[in-house]
Amino acid sequence: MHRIHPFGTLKARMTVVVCALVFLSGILLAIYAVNIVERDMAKLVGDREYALLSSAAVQIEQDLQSKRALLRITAEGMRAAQVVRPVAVRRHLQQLPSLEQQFFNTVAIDANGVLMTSLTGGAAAGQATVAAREYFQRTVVTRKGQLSRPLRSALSGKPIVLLTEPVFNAAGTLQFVLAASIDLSQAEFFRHLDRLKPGRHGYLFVVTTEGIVLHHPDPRRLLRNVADEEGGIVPSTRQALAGMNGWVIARNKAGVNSLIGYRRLATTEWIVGIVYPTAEAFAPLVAMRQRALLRTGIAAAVAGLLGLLAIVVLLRPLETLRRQVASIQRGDAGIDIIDLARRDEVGALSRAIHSLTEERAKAEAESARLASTDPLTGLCNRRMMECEMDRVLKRQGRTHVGIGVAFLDIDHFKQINDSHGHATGDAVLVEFATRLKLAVRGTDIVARYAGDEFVVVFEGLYAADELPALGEKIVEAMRVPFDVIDGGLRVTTSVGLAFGGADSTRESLLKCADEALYVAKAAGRDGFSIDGVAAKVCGADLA
Ligand SMILES: Nc1nc2c(ncn2[C@@H]2O[C@H](COP(=O)(O)OP(=O)(O)OP(=O)(O)O)[C@@H](O)[C@H]2O)c(=O)[nH]1
Repeated sequence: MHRIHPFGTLKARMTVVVCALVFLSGILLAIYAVNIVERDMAKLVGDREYALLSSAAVQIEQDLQSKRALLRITAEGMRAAQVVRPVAVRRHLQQLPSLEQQFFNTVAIDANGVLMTSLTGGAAAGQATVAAREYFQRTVVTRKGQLSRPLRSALSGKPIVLLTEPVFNAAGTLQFVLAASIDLSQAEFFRHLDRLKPGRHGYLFVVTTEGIVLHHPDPRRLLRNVADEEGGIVPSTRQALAGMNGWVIARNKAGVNSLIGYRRLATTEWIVGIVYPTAEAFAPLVAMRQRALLRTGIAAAVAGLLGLLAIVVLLRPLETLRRQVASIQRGDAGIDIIDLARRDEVGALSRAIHSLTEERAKAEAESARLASTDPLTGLCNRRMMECEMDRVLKRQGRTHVGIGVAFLDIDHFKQINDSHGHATGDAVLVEFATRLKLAVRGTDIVARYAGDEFVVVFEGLYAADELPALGEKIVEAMRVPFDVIDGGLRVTTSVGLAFGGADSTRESLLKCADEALYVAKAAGRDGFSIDGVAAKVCGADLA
């Protein structure tokens, strides 16, 4: 029988398939669910950071507004008091401590752009000129307060922006311009931004809409245009400079994947930005994904194990059937051990195997019968007779009783065929066989040996002198005309008889009987002959 490799079994393959499917579907479902949650949570985190950015932007805006307002009120006061001369201007400014609190320095510049006075000293008044500076020119032209582009202070060397406010006389003539500077490296609103920095490596920054960096954790980047820096401008910043407000997930200049947000101030050409590395921003999400996948993996493994158990239990009847069939094949059990009552596929398979086995047994029995039987007369054929005779010889070797053999031939059978046809010949053969069987004991072996020749093996004879009666009976049985043609057909037979004992062989007995038949034929047929005279034993003596 074929040996089945443990991994080649249906059970093993089903287990692998079920486990793989359960595991795969579990993991895929988990990934799908985690992705949806992650997307929503990422949006939450992004929106939260953007809200933070917006509040920071509003705060800067308000701070700048209040600084502008302070400068405007100062200018108004100077106009009302008609403060014009540099000494008076300086004295007036010194009387306003809030200027010092709010600004790094405050200066007055005359209508020609020449420095009139500086609150904190620095370059000598009357010498420095800012006539070429764009913020001065814009103030003069627009006659309104302005916010300068970021620049490096000529007086202090610090990165600053300036708020300006023109002071007019009663006739509306420009007397001078107040310019108050904010030190970008020390500005309070930027310090506030630093306090809002997200995570360990996140930061906030401020650029102008032209791309000049106003505030950044890396002080070397101050006053530089992002477009001029190494690596150029990152796409998200380009979008922000073009007017985009919002957040994206992109790489920052250092190549770190980050949540990057931009918020443009409403009244100032500044953009507040935030960079929050995704590894930190979404750290809880990453942990959640790992936990979800791990737990799904464990759940899928447990489901796979349960699947394995279910398969083992469900396939147990199939395994039982396999064992039953194997033991039937080995001959350890009969076909009846198969359970035919199950009402499932295994039951159907059992019934199919059962009926196949029975059909096969019947077919084998039929072919065995055909192989051992003469199809015309239904008697044993020669082969069967020889087997049976060998068995009888073996048996009688143990019991020490004798065996008789009769060799028969229908007289002039050829003539019957020739005169009445082959079908009549066949009918004669059938009738002859029937009468022969009736003429002997039911336990005797009656066989059609060949053509019109028959053999009878008599088992359990005690002496050769029993043979004449047997021969006589057979010859007598054929004397009544055969009812195979109208008016009946006279059929006779010649019989040669032989007797054997413990040392006789099949060949020797058949040879003796055949020789006796020859004698019977020679004696004129329709009679029997026993090889030699009555008392003579063929082969060996019984004694
Ligand atoms: N109808 C029929 N004839 C058969 C069958 N088998 C053999 N025969 C014929 O039986 C005849 C046997 O003839 P023989 O034994 O040679 O001679 P016989 O005519 O019997 O003459 P004796 O034996 O000398 O009396 C042959 O003609 C065979 O063709 C069979 O199955 N059916």
